[in-house]
Amino acid sequence: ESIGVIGIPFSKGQSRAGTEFGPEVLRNGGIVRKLQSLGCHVKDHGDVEVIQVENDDPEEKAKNPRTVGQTSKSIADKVEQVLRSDDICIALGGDHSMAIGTIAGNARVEPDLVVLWIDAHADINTPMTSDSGNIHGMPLAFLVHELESYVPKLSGFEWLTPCIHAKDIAYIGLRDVDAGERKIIEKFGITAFSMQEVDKYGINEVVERALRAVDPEGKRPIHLSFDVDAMDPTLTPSTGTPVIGGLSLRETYYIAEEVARTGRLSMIDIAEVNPLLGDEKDKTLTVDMTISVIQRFFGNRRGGCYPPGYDIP
Ligand SMILES: N[C@@H](CCCCC(O)O)C(=O)O
Ligand SMILES: [Mn+2]
Ligand SMILES: [Mn+2]
Ligand SMILES: [Mn+2]
Repeated sequence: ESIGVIGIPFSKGQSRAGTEFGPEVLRNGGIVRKLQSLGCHVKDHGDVEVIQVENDDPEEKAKNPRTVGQTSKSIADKVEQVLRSDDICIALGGDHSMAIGTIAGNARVEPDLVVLWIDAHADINTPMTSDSGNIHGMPLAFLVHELESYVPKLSGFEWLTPCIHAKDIAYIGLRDVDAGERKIIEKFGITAFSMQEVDKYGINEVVERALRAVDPEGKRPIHLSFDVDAMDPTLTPSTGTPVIGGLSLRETYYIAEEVARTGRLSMIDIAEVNPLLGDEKDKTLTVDMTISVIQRFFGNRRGGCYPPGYDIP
């Protein structure tokens, strides 16, 4: 399959500078070359156009709404364009508000998609349930049909209509969920495996249940939105909202290997890498761990792999 890589150098969904350098450090870490060495056909489509709106005052407590909303439209247009030519898109972020645009864009090409949200956080606050006003804590709220009447139409979001249903989402890795988010998860029956369920059932059972919950017939395209803070902060320290007690490297590899095995991966978001946080060692570790996880989505199984058509001489 062909892979189209885009960069989303964006940070205005939250308040800590640095996620705008995520694409740069992941590219410098060799992500394109490493996927090509797996036998993948990879094209780097460059960065999306980030729109910076002046005097972007908060609306309903949501910060930078016009900048986030208009950039999200730019993201959606770019993702749609890439997915019309490539089989899979990898979006290198950028803060997690990027998912507003990536899911909206993917849904234009794959309307039947399901979303696996790998994150310490639920990222489904409405502007009213959010304590921070940071839109990186709200992306799913703008996308879910069932929340349409609970989410005001913010300036910059005129272009967006909800494109997924609550039953199409499955969370893995939750360990820092706000009250409003927990109520939404229960009210609309969103499939959610927190770290408690990961400990209770084991990652293999969690992944199997998550996939079965959103796609029992095993035929729908998968949009995987990976927030690097899903992993334990000892593995990915350079991120804006770290939470201890996260996924191990092996658990994260397992998720990636199982999603790869479905053969139905449509898009991956890589969110919340912030190279300005922590020291040089932290940054390098975060980039290396993230890239090693990405490779597991593309056939680099721990049991070994070889290029298509390879045989021993
Ligand atoms: N739930 C918090 C933290 C959100 C963290 C966002 C990250 O997961 O993308 C908030 O709404 O501010
Ligand atoms: Mn998170
Ligand atoms: Mn609707
Ligand atoms: Mn997130």
